[in-house]
Amino acid sequence: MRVTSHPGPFHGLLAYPVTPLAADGAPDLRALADLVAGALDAGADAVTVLASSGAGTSFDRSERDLVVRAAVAAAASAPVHVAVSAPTTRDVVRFGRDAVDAGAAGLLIAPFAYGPLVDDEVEAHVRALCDATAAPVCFYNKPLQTGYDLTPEFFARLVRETTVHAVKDPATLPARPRGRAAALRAALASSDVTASVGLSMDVALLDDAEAADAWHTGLAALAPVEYVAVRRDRVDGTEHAVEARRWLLAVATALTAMRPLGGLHALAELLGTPAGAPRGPALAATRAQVDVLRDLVAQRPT
Ligand SMILES: N[C@@H](CC=O)C(=O)O
Repeated sequence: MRVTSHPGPFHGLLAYPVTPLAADGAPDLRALADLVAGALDAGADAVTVLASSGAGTSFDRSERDLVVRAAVAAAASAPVHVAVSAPTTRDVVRFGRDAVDAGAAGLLIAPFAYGPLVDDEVEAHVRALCDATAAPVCFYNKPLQTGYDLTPEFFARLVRETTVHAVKDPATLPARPRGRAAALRAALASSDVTASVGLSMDVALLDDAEAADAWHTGLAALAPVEYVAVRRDRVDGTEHAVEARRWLLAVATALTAMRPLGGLHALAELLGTPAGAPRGPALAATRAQVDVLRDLVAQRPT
């Protein structure tokens, strides 16, 4: 039986599957469905497709629609979130409407363009998405990749004035190793609004990241049983999943030395899901990297 513990959208353990590719380069919808069902059956609270682990920006509109519909069907009634990031507001709005028509329970947006955006551009972009559907929206803050960094005050304003219900933020950055979740919560409290404060970055989550309403993770979609156990320990203050945490941490650490998509696709294959190589320009894992992952998979706790 699937157990969900989230009090609202974007809470709990949120798994981000890769989008497996078939030999002809098209999305392998059966393999994707297996990942989605596997994560939810293990106890993940929701899945998010077409984000960075799912290589969302590499698929055209019709491919995106197939991916979302396959994920929604595999999820049964569990929530499927869809990342709709694109470099134009027109496409973000189209992708958002398409996703909601296909059954998405929530939308994620990482505002980006060729060059870093400013607050006014981000605000118009996010508002356009929020106005286009009734689905709750999660702001995906990716400062290292997009050059735009969400301030806690601006986040609180978006929560107050739009359908933004959540943020996904890196658990740690060189410029702010800790304290981000607390800063976001403080800004929400001073605006008298609430939202899910979620963190990403597997190594930090599995080590000593601050408490967060949600963990957003690609690795959880590939090793959901272990990740669910570790998240449960963190929420309950227990230590039942010591071996699982140690193993996941070793895998997550190894992945940081690889190209992100190539590492996840290789790991998916080694764990039994045919994923193919990611679409270029993303590089596949090298043979030596696959060997590292194979050794780690062999050490998976039973
Ligand atoms: N980076 C991942 C999820 C975890 O952060 C993604 O966007 O798919």
